Amino acid sequence: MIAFERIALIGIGLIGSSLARDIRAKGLAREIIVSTRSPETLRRAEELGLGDRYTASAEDAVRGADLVIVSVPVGASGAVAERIAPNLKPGAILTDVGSTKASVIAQMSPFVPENVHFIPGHPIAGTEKSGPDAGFAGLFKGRWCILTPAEDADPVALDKLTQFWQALGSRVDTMAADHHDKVLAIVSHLPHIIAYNIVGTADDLETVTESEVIQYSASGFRDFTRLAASDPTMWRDVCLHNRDAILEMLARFSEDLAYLQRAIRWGEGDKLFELFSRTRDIRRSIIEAGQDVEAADFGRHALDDKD
Ligand SMILES: NC(=O)C1=CN([C@@H]2O[C@H](COP(=O)(O)OP(=O)(O)OC[C@H]3O[C@@H](n4cnc5c(N)ncnc54)[C@H](O)[C@@H]3O)[C@@H](O)[C@H]2O)C=CC1
Ligand SMILES: O=C(O)C(=O)Cc1ccc(O)cc1
Repeated sequence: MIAFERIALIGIGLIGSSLARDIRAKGLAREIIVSTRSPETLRRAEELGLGDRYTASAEDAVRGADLVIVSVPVGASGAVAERIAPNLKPGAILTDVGSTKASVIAQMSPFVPENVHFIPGHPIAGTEKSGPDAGFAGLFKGRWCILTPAEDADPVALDKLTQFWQALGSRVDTMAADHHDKVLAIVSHLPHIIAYNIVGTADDLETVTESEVIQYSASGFRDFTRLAASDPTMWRDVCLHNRDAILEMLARFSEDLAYLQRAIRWGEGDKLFELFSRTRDIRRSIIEAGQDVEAADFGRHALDDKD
């Protein structure tokens, strides 16, 4: 099914290259144009055969494209929009995949011509890896993609973009950008910040050697190290560009941590037990809702063992 004649991918890291692989595998475009800033990444994308044409010039890449997908760190969205805006085709759909939405909209919107349909997006799918080698076909299958269109967005363009993500196997939801940023602050941004923090704390401990951290990190800590291995540029940008929602959630988190700290100090086992039971139920409902494919398998075994 050819959905678009020409798709331009600006940024060809984990997300851009996964899109390229899926678009190719599913035949969603007659032509894929790949553009990225760094010459080495562009060369690697070509070696991997991710597109039909390659250019270091984002402004050249978008010429004549019916769909333009910007997959760069959120802090670079405005600069990319400024460069590509003059060459966007009238009637084209412009979208992105950034982990924060209000800031991306604020950065890109001023440059988007009136005759281009700008519909921001965010696939809730990824890994801790980055770069074109890290991407893979099927990344978006069974995952949510959140679109945050303006209230007056063109329904036909919105429908076309929805169908595009559905063709990649995603479930699509739409919501206001501010709401997206609050939800993602708690379910994605805070977990990464907590992971960066705990791994940093372990690294700073004078009484625990680095080799002990490596040797004994078989369980809980290991899960945090995966998240804490995520791309520093990407996560610096997420923190700086979803500042208010993250700070609000961090304040709530700190209050709840103080409650936990107090319960431990005063030996209030009932409070600890109540919280740990409530959180276990949340994990079970996530698995039952089929939200976590790999963890669901693992979780089912883990729960079977216990029950
Ligand atoms: N990594 C993940 O799991 C997920 C990431 N995202 C979002 O997708 C976007 C891309 O992330 P990844 O593909 O993981 O990153 P990546 O680091 O794998 O790739 C980033 C791409 O952007 C290009 N780039 C970097 N700085 C640039 C700049 N200043 N100007 C122009 N191009 C630049 C790089 O050359 C590369 O092609 C980010 O906005 C991120 O928030 C969304 C969902 C999941
Ligand atoms: O690797 C993980 O566990 C992730 O959480 C991936 C991820 C990172 C950023 C996003 O905006 C969406 C998904």
